[in-house]
Amino acid sequence: MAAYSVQVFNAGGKFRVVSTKPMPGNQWIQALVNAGCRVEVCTSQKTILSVEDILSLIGSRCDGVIGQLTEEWGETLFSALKKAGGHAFSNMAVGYNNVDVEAANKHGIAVGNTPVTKCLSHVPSWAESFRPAGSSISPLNAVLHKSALKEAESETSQRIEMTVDSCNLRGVLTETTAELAAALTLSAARRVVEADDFMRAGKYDGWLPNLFVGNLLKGQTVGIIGAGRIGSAYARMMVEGFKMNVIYYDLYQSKFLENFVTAYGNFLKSQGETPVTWKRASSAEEVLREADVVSLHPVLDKTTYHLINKERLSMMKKEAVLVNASRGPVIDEVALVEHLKVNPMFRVGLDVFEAWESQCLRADSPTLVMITQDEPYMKPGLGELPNAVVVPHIASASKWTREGMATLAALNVAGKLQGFPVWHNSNMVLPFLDENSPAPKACPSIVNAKVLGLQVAAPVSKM
Ligand SMILES: NC(=O)c1ccc[n+]([C@@H]2O[C@H](COP(=O)([O-])OP(=O)(O)OC[C@H]3O[C@@H](n4cnc5c(N)ncnc54)[C@H](O)[C@@H]3O)[C@@H](O)[C@H]2O)c1
Ligand SMILES: O=C(O)[C@H](O)CO
Repeated sequence: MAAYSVQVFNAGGKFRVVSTKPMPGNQWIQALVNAGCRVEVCTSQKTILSVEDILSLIGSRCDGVIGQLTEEWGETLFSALKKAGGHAFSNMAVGYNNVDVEAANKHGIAVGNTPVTKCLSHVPSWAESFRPAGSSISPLNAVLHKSALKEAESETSQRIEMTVDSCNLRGVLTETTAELAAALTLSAARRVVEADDFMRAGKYDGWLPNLFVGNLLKGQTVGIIGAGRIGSAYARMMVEGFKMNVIYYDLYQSKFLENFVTAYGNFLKSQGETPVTWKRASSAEEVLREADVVSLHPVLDKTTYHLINKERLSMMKKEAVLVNASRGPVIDEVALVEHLKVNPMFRVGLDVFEAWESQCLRADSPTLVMITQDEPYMKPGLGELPNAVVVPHIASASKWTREGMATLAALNVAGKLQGFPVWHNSNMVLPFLDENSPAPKACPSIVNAKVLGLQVAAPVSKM
């Protein structure tokens, strides 16, 4: 096993915590140091660490690890962590398809993730007109049905796509990822990258009526598959920004999204403009047939693996735009390359890429196990196609989000090591990111808390 160089913080700390990568900001290191941890950050230049590399980092004594979505966190690593005395792990990602949670359960190791949400800091001016006369209720809440707020807060709702408290819309969603999906949508629809290449190649010799003609978004239909936190945020951006109509498919109803579009449609109507509309589709196929733009935001599991395949691509409009900022294997990339070749007016924007090797599907698990070596590879031909915009998995790459993810991952591990309970709502994690006041004494987001029987913290903002 290779021995790697590590940077050590708080050498005398009582718990040994390893981070497999340096992460942005300092708040996360401080959080671990404050919790009495000795922090060892792997400084290897190797981008993706193998299981053997990580075994070497865990060594014979390790209390907790912060890992990355590129790593295979399965039986081998969890049993090694357990053997080394560890009981806390956190992915620095909201998606955890690279983690075999059942293996972690078996070894009693808590698995954290980082659903970073950002407070909506402004009320859109259009919402002001909906504030009931004499009421102090926030205008946004006034336009959203109370039932939607209740649903979002409900314990029984397994998929809470917004974070609210009883009187304020607490800001929602994973805006950073949704913004990149919107950027990919625009880049693909308006051929921004092709046009940029053309300029840089010195090919522009004057305006022409047919030069890089693309698609207008306004008034078109945007389709969302997976209308959770990110899917709903993206939908709102496309509705408010481009007056697009929404069709969505999710296993669950998104009342919040529906009410938002209805309210915005009413506002447009009151201004004499054409209202936007929404529709909940009964299948992914319905979305694919009807939408001009389709953006994929589901989790990756057995139900979404190769959700977009040859057959479903053929159902889409010939000039549609397809965006994927979820996980690569949601699309059969070989089928996509063929489709792009045959349909030059069909465009894609991709932040994530499919596995180079075949996936390991475990029959008895609801999750895919070991989806890690999917990037940096692209399927043959994809990189040469002008109708594909490709970026290297940067959807969450804003400073605020990446620093927040690092802090949440650290607090998941630090909280577990200190014996703290888990936070009552993993969608409301902003109190953990406030640099000016101490973080709540809880683990922000532990995905296997229930199975491990971990105690849940009371729903107060500071403890
Ligand atoms: N590209 C990036 O950098 C990046 C960043 C963040 C998240 N992600 C990916 O995006 C995913 C979604 O993140 P989120 O925070 O919005 O999660 P979320 O849990 O809030 O939303 C996922 C939604 O997918 C829905 N879903 C599950 N199975 C489905 C199916 N078969 N068909 C349709 N919908 C289905 C769920 O009901 C849920 O509403 C993550 O799991 C992660 O893989 C990628
Ligand atoms: O799942 C996540 O959080 C992302 O893919 C990281 O950007």
